[in-house]
Amino acid sequence: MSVTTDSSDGVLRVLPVRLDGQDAADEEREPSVSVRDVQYTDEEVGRGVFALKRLAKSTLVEVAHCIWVPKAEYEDKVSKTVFEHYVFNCKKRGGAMLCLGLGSLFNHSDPPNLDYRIDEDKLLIRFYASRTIEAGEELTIFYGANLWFEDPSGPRRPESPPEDEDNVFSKLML
Ligand SMILES: C[S@@+](CC[C@H](N)C(=O)[O-])C[C@H]1O[C@@H](n2cnc3c(N)ncnc32)[C@H](O)[C@@H]1O
Repeated sequence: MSVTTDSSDGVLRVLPVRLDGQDAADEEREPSVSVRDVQYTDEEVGRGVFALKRLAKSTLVEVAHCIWVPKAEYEDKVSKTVFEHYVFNCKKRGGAMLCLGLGSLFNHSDPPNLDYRIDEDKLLIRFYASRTIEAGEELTIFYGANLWFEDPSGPRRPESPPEDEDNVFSKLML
Protein backbone atom coordinates (compact mmCIF):
# COMPACT_ATOMS: atom_id res chain seq x y z
CA MET A 1 0.00 0.00 0.00
CA SER A 2 1.52 3.33 -0.96
CA VAL A 3 1.35 6.20 1.45
CA THR A 4 3.02 9.52 0.76
CA THR A 5 4.07 11.94 3.46
CA ASP A 6 4.56 15.67 3.59
CA SER A 7 6.91 17.21 6.16
CA SER A 8 7.66 20.46 4.32
CA ASP A 9 6.31 22.56 7.17
CA GLY A 10 7.91 20.40 9.87
CA VAL A 11 4.71 18.44 10.54
CA LEU A 12 4.68 14.89 9.27
CA ARG A 13 1.28 14.04 7.87
CA VAL A 14 -0.17 11.45 5.59
CA LEU A 15 -1.29 12.75 2.22
CA PRO A 16 -3.97 11.18 0.06
CA VAL A 17 -2.77 8.66 -2.44
CA ARG A 18 -4.09 7.98 -5.91
CA LEU A 19 -6.40 5.05 -6.37
CA ASP A 20 -4.72 3.34 -9.24
CA GLY A 21 -5.86 -0.25 -9.06
CA GLN A 22 -3.29 -2.06 -6.99
CA ASP A 23 -3.95 0.05 -3.91
CA ALA A 24 -7.47 -1.17 -3.20
CA ALA A 25 -6.77 -1.20 0.55
CA ASP A 26 -6.28 2.55 0.43
CA GLU A 27 -9.93 2.92 -0.44
CA GLU A 28 -10.74 2.25 3.20
CA ARG A 29 -8.29 4.83 4.49
CA GLU A 30 -9.53 8.11 5.86
CA PRO A 31 -8.43 11.04 3.70
CA SER A 32 -6.15 13.64 5.21
CA VAL A 33 -7.92 16.60 6.79
CA SER A 34 -5.16 18.78 5.34
CA VAL A 35 -6.55 18.62 1.80
CA ARG A 36 -9.93 20.34 2.17
CA ASP A 37 -11.71 22.86 4.33
CA VAL A 38 -15.13 24.46 4.71
CA GLN A 39 -15.69 28.06 3.69
CA TYR A 40 -18.76 30.25 3.68
CA THR A 41 -19.64 31.66 0.25
CA ASP A 42 -22.73 33.80 0.72
CA GLU A 43 -26.25 33.70 2.06
CA GLU A 44 -27.63 31.95 -1.01
CA VAL A 45 -25.04 29.19 -1.40
CA GLY A 46 -24.06 28.87 2.26
CA ARG A 47 -20.99 26.79 3.02
CA GLY A 48 -18.92 24.80 0.59
CA VAL A 49 -15.77 22.68 0.66
CA PHE A 50 -12.56 23.93 -0.91
CA ALA A 51 -9.25 22.27 -1.80
CA LEU A 52 -6.35 23.47 0.33
CA LYS A 53 -3.80 22.02 -2.06
CA ARG A 54 -3.61 20.57 -5.55
CA LEU A 55 -5.37 17.20 -5.73
CA ALA A 56 -4.47 14.62 -8.32
CA LYS A 57 -7.25 12.95 -10.27
CA SER A 58 -8.71 10.00 -8.28
CA THR A 59 -7.62 11.35 -4.91
CA LEU A 60 -9.97 10.20 -2.18
CA VAL A 61 -11.03 13.50 -0.63
CA GLU A 62 -13.75 12.40 1.77
CA VAL A 63 -15.31 9.32 3.29
CA ALA A 64 -18.67 10.35 4.69
CA HIS A 65 -20.53 8.26 7.22
CA CYS A 66 -24.29 8.24 6.79
CA ILE A 67 -27.45 7.44 8.70
CA TRP A 68 -29.98 5.27 6.91
CA VAL A 69 -33.55 6.57 6.92
CA PRO A 70 -36.12 3.87 6.04
CA LYS A 71 -38.47 4.68 3.17
CA ALA A 72 -41.62 5.29 5.28
CA GLU A 73 -39.76 7.52 7.71
CA TYR A 74 -38.16 9.36 4.84
CA GLU A 75 -41.45 10.01 3.06
CA ASP A 76 -43.46 10.87 6.18
CA LYS A 77 -40.90 12.98 7.99
CA VAL A 78 -37.42 13.68 6.66
CA SER A 79 -38.52 14.73 3.17
CA LYS A 80 -40.55 17.50 4.80
CA THR A 81 -37.56 18.99 6.62
CA VAL A 82 -34.32 20.76 5.77
CA PHE A 83 -32.57 17.37 5.97
CA GLU A 84 -34.15 16.69 2.57
CA HIS A 85 -31.27 18.70 1.08
CA TYR A 86 -28.63 16.52 2.73
CA VAL A 87 -29.70 12.99 1.81
CA PHE A 88 -28.73 10.60 -0.96
CA ASN A 89 -31.05 8.08 -2.55
CA CYS A 90 -30.71 4.44 -1.44
CA LYS A 91 -31.21 2.16 -4.42
CA LYS A 92 -30.83 -1.21 -2.66
CA ARG A 93 -32.21 -0.55 0.83
CA GLY A 94 -34.81 1.97 -0.22
CA GLY A 95 -35.22 5.20 1.68
CA ALA A 96 -32.31 7.59 1.98
CA MET A 97 -28.89 8.06 3.53
CA LEU A 98 -28.41 11.21 5.57
CA CYS A 99 -24.84 12.25 4.87
CA LEU A 100 -22.73 13.39 7.84
CA GLY A 101 -19.67 15.60 8.04
CA LEU A 102 -18.11 17.28 5.04
CA GLY A 103 -19.97 14.94 2.71
CA SER A 104 -23.10 16.96 3.35
CA LEU A 105 -21.47 20.25 2.39
CA PHE A 106 -20.41 19.69 -1.21
CA ASN A 107 -22.30 22.14 -3.40
CA HIS A 108 -23.58 21.44 -6.90
CA SER A 109 -21.86 22.34 -10.16
CA ASP A 110 -22.17 21.25 -13.75
CA PRO A 111 -19.64 19.91 -14.48
CA PRO A 112 -18.53 18.86 -10.99
CA ASN A 113 -14.95 17.99 -10.01
CA LEU A 114 -15.82 15.12 -7.67
CA ASP A 115 -17.29 11.71 -8.34
CA TYR A 116 -18.79 9.73 -5.55
CA ARG A 117 -19.65 6.13 -4.79
CA ILE A 118 -22.38 5.13 -2.39
CA ASP A 119 -21.67 2.04 -0.26
CA GLU A 120 -25.07 1.16 1.13
CA ASP A 121 -23.74 -1.90 3.00
CA LYS A 122 -21.26 0.15 5.01
CA LEU A 123 -23.38 3.31 4.97
CA LEU A 124 -20.49 5.29 3.52
CA ILE A 125 -20.11 7.65 0.59
CA ARG A 126 -16.62 8.04 -0.88
CA PHE A 127 -15.81 11.19 -2.82
CA TYR A 128 -12.96 11.24 -5.36
CA ALA A 129 -11.40 13.95 -7.50
CA SER A 130 -12.72 13.34 -11.03
CA ARG A 131 -9.91 15.49 -12.47
CA THR A 132 -6.90 17.40 -11.19
CA ILE A 133 -8.18 20.06 -8.80
CA GLU A 134 -6.13 23.16 -8.06
CA ALA A 135 -5.63 24.60 -4.59
CA GLY A 136 -8.44 27.03 -3.79
CA GLU A 137 -11.03 25.42 -6.09
CA GLU A 138 -14.37 24.52 -4.62
CA LEU A 139 -15.04 20.77 -4.48
CA THR A 140 -18.41 20.07 -6.07
CA ILE A 141 -20.68 17.23 -7.03
CA PHE A 142 -23.50 16.91 -9.54
CA TYR A 143 -26.96 16.93 -7.94
CA GLY A 144 -28.96 16.41 -11.13
CA ALA A 145 -31.68 18.26 -12.95
CA ASN A 146 -34.55 20.32 -11.57
CA LEU A 147 -32.54 21.92 -8.81
CA TRP A 148 -34.80 23.40 -6.17
CA PHE A 149 -32.52 26.41 -5.66
CA GLU A 150 -32.41 27.39 -9.32
CA ASP A 151 -34.79 29.44 -11.43
CA PRO A 152 -37.14 26.90 -13.08
CA SER A 153 -37.27 29.06 -16.21
CA GLY A 154 -33.48 28.83 -16.60
CA PRO A 155 -31.55 26.45 -18.90
CA ARG A 156 -32.21 22.75 -18.44
CA ARG A 157 -29.45 20.26 -17.71
CA PRO A 158 -29.57 16.49 -18.40
CA GLU A 159 -31.65 14.37 -16.06
CA SER A 160 -28.67 12.11 -15.42
CA PRO A 161 -25.25 13.09 -14.10
CA PRO A 162 -22.26 12.55 -16.40
CA GLU A 163 -21.36 8.97 -15.39
CA ASP A 164 -23.57 7.43 -12.77
CA GLU A 165 -27.29 7.91 -12.60
CA ASP A 166 -27.27 7.25 -8.84
CA ASN A 167 -25.29 10.40 -8.27
CA VAL A 168 -28.12 12.66 -7.28
CA PHE A 169 -29.62 13.87 -4.09
CA SER A 170 -32.79 12.04 -3.28
CA LYS A 171 -34.93 15.14 -3.67
CA LEU A 172 -34.13 15.02 -7.34
CA MET A 173 -35.05 11.37 -7.66
CA LEU A 174 -38.56 11.62 -6.26
C1 LIG B 1 -26.08 19.52 0.41
S1 LIG B 1 -26.29 21.21 0.82
C2 LIG B 1 -24.70 21.89 0.48
C3 LIG B 1 -24.18 22.67 1.67
C4 LIG B 1 -24.87 23.99 1.86
N1 LIG B 1 -24.24 25.00 1.00
C5 LIG B 1 -24.83 24.42 3.30
O1 LIG B 1 -24.22 25.44 3.64
O2 LIG B 1 -25.42 23.70 4.16
C6 LIG B 1 -27.32 21.70 -0.51
C7 LIG B 1 -27.74 23.15 -0.44
O3 LIG B 1 -26.64 24.01 -0.80
C8 LIG B 1 -27.08 25.05 -1.65
N2 LIG B 1 -26.41 24.89 -2.95
C9 LIG B 1 -25.68 23.83 -3.37
N3 LIG B 1 -25.18 24.03 -4.58
C10 LIG B 1 -25.57 25.25 -4.96
C11 LIG B 1 -25.41 26.03 -6.14
N4 LIG B 1 -24.70 25.58 -7.18
N5 LIG B 1 -25.99 27.26 -6.17
C12 LIG B 1 -26.69 27.74 -5.15
N6 LIG B 1 -26.90 27.05 -4.00
C13 LIG B 1 -26.36 25.82 -3.92
C14 LIG B 1 -28.58 24.93 -1.76
O4 LIG B 1 -29.15 25.76 -0.77
C15 LIG B 1 -28.84 23.49 -1.42
O5 LIG B 1 -30.09 23.27 -0.82
